[in-house]
Amino acid sequence: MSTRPITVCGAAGGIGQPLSLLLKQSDLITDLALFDIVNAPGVAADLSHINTRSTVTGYGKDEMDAALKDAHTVVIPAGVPRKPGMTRDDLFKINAGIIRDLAEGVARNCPDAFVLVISNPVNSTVPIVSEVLKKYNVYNPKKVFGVSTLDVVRASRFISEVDSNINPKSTRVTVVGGHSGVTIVPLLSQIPGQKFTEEQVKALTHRIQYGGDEVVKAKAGAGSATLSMAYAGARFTNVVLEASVNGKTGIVESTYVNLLADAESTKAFHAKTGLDYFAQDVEFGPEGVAKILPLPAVSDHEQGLLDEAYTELKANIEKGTKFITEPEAVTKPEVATKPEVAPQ
Ligand SMILES: NC(=O)C1=CN([C@@H]2O[C@H](COP(=O)(O)OP(=O)(O)OC[C@H]3O[C@@H](n4cnc5c(N)ncnc54)[C@H](O)[C@@H]3O)[C@@H](O)[C@H]2O)C=CC1
Ligand SMILES: O=C([O-])CC(=O)C(=O)O
Repeated sequence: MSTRPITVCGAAGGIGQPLSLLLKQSDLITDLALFDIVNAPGVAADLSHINTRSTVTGYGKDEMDAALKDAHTVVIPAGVPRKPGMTRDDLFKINAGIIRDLAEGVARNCPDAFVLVISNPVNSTVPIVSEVLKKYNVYNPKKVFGVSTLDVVRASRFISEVDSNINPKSTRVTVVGGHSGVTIVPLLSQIPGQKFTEEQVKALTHRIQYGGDEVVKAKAGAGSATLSMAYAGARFTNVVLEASVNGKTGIVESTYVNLLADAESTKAFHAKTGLDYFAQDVEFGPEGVAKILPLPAVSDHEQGLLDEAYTELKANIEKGTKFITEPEAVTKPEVATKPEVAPQ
């Protein structure tokens, strides 16, 4: 039986700990490597007593290479979270460098791994990972993902609060665009049989777009979503593993990817929008992205949201890309983005 080592980077953090706990439940994982610059050995010792199949090992701050060696999948919730009043883009200053260094570790130690990026701002951190892997000539766009699953999870839950006939567990909402404010575009028109009023659609869309702010505000300076994110991160990791290890076909989940992962299907969209990355429903296969599903016919309201998302996304993508390709350009504050914090 081949081994399926999974490495969690940032494993001792608010997301990292519950995510590692949930991953410890998986029978598809043989080795769980927990890397963090603080406390990883303690978290690993604790989780290692749980009676499931995987072994758990902790790696400290000077042990990134050992933690990543030959990983099958790398999940990255490393970096700082928001405080009230901050945008996800405000995290770029600190998190961009953390993600670059981790991506270099991936390139050196597990160039063939699936890379699942949770750290914000996802719209920019995914291009950073891609550009680093390109530099090392090991980039496979089918295997690098921005984890936008929390938007999907929130959408399912929030719609069930408006219509009690909806089962939030079995009703999946397609959420496209990116993972911040106006770039999060839930396609509520695609939910079979939905009968939301125009007002409900507007309110639900706003809540899904700014769900992260709800948690940041409620935690009042103690961070952002961790437990719901761990749930979403484990759900997405399981999708990747079910398809790549178990050979399960036909699994569809929304995720933020480079459109080159399925250049043929996305050619027209890329030509129209000029975007290189976009969150969209993806069908998974043994090598990661099997197919990027086409954008469905959307409502006029959704088209308006998409048009707004494209502009913002383009700036976020450019900022992440240039951080690697033209680092001196990104240190200047010229790449302006709209304030993401929900209007009060
Ligand atoms: N994609 C999404 O939907 C979501 C993303 N996030 C993002 O996830 C990230 C982590 O959030 P939390 O877990 O709440 O933060 P946290 O501060 O609780 O944990 C982050 C962990 O990363 C570690 N870390 C920092 N630099 C590192 C490095 N170079 N290598 C390895 N580990 C390192 C820290 O020691 C800490 O344990 C944030 O950027 C946050 O914005 C949060 C919620 C949802
Ligand atoms: O809001 C944040 O900063 C964390 C996040 O990405 C989310 O909860 O969706």
